Amino acid sequence: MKIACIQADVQYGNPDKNYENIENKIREAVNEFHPDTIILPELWDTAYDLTRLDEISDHNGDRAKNWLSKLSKELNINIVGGSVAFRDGNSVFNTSLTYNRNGEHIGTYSKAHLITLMEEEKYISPGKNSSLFTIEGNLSSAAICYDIRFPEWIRAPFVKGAKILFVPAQWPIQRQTHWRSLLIARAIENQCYVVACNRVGKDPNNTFAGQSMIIDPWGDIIAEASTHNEEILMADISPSLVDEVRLKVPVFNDRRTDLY
Ligand SMILES: O=C(O)CCC(=O)C(=O)O
Repeated sequence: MKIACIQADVQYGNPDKNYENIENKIREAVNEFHPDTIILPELWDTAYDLTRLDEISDHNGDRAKNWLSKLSKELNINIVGGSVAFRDGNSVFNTSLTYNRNGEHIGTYSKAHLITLMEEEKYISPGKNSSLFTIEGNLSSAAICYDIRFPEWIRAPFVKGAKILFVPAQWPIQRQTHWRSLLIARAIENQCYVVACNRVGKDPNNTFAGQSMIIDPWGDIIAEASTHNEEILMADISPSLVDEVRLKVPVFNDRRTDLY
């Protein structure tokens, strides 16, 4: 499966501009690289303009849903839609929506761990369910940015057989070494592919780290983007390698489920 990460800058609080930019980048990726699956960054519609979410969040995610469905069908690709500011009644969630090549909605995940360091919990409500969906026959899961610091949360879908972890993010540059190490650790311990798509650029509070990565189930980085530039990061992944690694080092069989 050919995967493309759209490492992009995101305009602060400007969904119209972001829809236009991201759609152009998706079309460019498809024309140039013919990927099977595309992943976008976290909150690519609004960025972290949290104080204006009343005004700019997406009611029932309708705008994102219609756009993702139409685009994935027209371009014949799967899209892990990063995440958007999804309004449900009086609450806003940081939600990832995934669509398949037929334009069908196949996965929803709302960020469970909100980053108090960036006051996310004051404006966004936490999700309660981990995610498990199937892309091109491969059981997959999504986690959003700060979630990767919580290995016990990431683990749950992998115990159920997931093979790929998709991670949309807006990870700041001052903790870039954590980004890299945490993603590699999640790949090694879950013996899975990790496909992590970060943004670049700045907002009023942060500069972001880029360095989107695709890591194989052995923990080797097979593709890595730069820190500052917009980029389409590509890699060809073969989920059968997950089975090989799990056979070689049978971590899942050796878990002490009697103890924890
Ligand atoms: O955990 C971190 O250091 C960064 C996480 C983050 O920026 C986020 O969840 O948006």
